[in-house]
Amino acid sequence: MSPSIPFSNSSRILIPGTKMDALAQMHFATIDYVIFALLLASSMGIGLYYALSGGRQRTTQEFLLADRSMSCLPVSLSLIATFQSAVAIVGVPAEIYTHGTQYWFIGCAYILGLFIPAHIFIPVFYKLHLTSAYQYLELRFNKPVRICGTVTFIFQTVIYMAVCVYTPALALNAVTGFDLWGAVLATGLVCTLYTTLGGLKAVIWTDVFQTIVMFAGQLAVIVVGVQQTGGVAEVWRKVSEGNRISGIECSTSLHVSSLNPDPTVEYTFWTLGVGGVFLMLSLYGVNQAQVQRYLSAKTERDAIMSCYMVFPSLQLALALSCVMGLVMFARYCGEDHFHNLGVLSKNEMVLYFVMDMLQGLPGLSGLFISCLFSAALSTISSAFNSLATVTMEDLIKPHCPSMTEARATLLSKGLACSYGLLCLAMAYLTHLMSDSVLQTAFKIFGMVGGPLLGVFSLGLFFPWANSTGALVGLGSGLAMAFWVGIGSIVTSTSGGLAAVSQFNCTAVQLSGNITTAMGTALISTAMPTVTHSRPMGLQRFYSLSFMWYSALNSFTVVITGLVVSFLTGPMKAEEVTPGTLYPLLGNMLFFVPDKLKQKLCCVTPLGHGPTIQECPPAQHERNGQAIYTEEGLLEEERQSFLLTSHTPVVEHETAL
Ligand SMILES: CC(C)(CO)[C@@H](O)C(=O)NCCC(=O)O
Ligand code: NA
Repeated sequence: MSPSIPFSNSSRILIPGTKMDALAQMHFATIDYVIFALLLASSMGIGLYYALSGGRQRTTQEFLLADRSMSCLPVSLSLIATFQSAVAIVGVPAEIYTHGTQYWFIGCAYILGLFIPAHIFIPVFYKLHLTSAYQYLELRFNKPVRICGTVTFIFQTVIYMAVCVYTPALALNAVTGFDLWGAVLATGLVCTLYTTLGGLKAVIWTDVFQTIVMFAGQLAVIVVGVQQTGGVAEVWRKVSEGNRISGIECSTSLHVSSLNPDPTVEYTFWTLGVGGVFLMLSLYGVNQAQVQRYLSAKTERDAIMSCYMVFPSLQLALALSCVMGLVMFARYCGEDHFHNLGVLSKNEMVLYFVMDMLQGLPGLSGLFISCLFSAALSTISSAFNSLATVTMEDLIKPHCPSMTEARATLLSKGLACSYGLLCLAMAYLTHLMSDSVLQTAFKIFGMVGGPLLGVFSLGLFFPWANSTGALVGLGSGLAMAFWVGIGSIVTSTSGGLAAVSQFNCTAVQLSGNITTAMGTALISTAMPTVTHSRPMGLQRFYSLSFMWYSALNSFTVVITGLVVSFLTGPMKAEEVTPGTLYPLLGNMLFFVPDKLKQKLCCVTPLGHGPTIQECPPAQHERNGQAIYTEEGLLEEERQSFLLTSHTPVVEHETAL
């Protein structure tokens, strides 16, 4: 690796006579390599530290759950790091550049998307003292449901990881010409090493460090970008002239309005703000990587607090990405443009922008590359550790109950390591894909994470659901996901409306010094979508916005699950394991008289001690140990119950 390899890559679209050519001369200076090497070395250092300190990773409790001793600040930074990878850093600004700021509406989904996990999922999981989220499925349903859940999660995580490893490697290759597969290998190996050595403690503390580097890198690019574009006022003038600030009022026609109710439009308030809630729930509510972090918190309060604290950092991350997209727009889509980022793939835009901005500023390109790698490493390490956890807890331990702790820990390390190697192989698949990496990630979350969210919701909220219902439900949710997902790829309608707002920028471009050939090419790609007629029938179904995938697939699971449960005999009250239900229906029917409510939804496990259900006065007599009120257990009763009982308790007071 020589300190200054000229940027070269044959697969890149270079536009002759434009600034893109100049970018091709970009060099990565020694200082940039030093910064990048420091990032990798510090991450390794943290891994080594936790391998050699504390309990030295000799138990699975330490390796997989950080001894359940973490406080809320590191846990919350680690939570945001898990699903904020290089994919978001290069993907979100490109969406803002092409669609305008309406992407910001996803920030609205963060509110319910974090509040619901904090008050519904975390209390239930924490009180059950789980290690793997899929243990819940066995407690609530049976072992086959647990295994199907685990396998689905493994599938989701392995393909997501591939996208995460590949994205920053592509970036490094673009900036320095550093071999793509060399970078993939380096990321995978460093990450595998510190994850295998230091366990969850190392994963969480490297996440903290890497999150800070991630914010620093983005901030640096924005500051330099704003300065070079002529200051904040100038950037603002250009983006508002380019109609990139989409408010509800800004839109002239419903077709491009951010309130357009059409579910096939990629980004509207509804797809992002409402569909996004389900995406967030599948990630922050039931995804093993996150559940494991909640469980590693020392108290339930710390777990809930850490979930709340994700909100400001996630908003900051979103704001930084939005601003970066706007600065990109101001620079390349204003009247004095030199070239059009629109001809690049969405994955490449940010990289060209950064290379252009940071030219002649040694150190900053190193910082930005470190930012991308930080984001990626923190995601991949969480994935390795959570994969090792579920494979160990859900697939291996139940079959080898007599395994010693030392063997189990060694095996977990072996698993973390093998998943690392598997992900390198999977990265190759991403290489073959041409879609925007951000959309790919969202599709994975929706297609595989959505059905998982459905199974957990079915179990938590519906006492009648039985294990047959859960299995058939999960199966049909996945079938629905792949039907729509593959349908959208085959008919490739998803994203068809993207060019509508990009057309603004393209139109400006055409009046500039762009070659006629390219202008024609742009018109021919932009025009058909503008006059695009609404897809009909199945075609319309396939063009559903990928932001709705989580909602669609989780509802499919819940509805099929309930229908099948009622057909095969709904679960009896006494059969449901205490502590695995959340009285959502009872809370929602607060206006219904108790008698009726009992008829409607009180198939609840009353004989099993205080698993708090919304159930009615009848229980006062049935269970002498505890007194139920509309608000749940009386406080004294609760205290005395907690002292005497070993069954987990779901508190009514955590209701929405
Ligand atoms: C998942 C959200 C919306 C919230 O964490 C965001 O971080 C994101 O857009 N992630 C994209 C996937 C990724 O960065 O890998
Ligand atoms: Na990350």
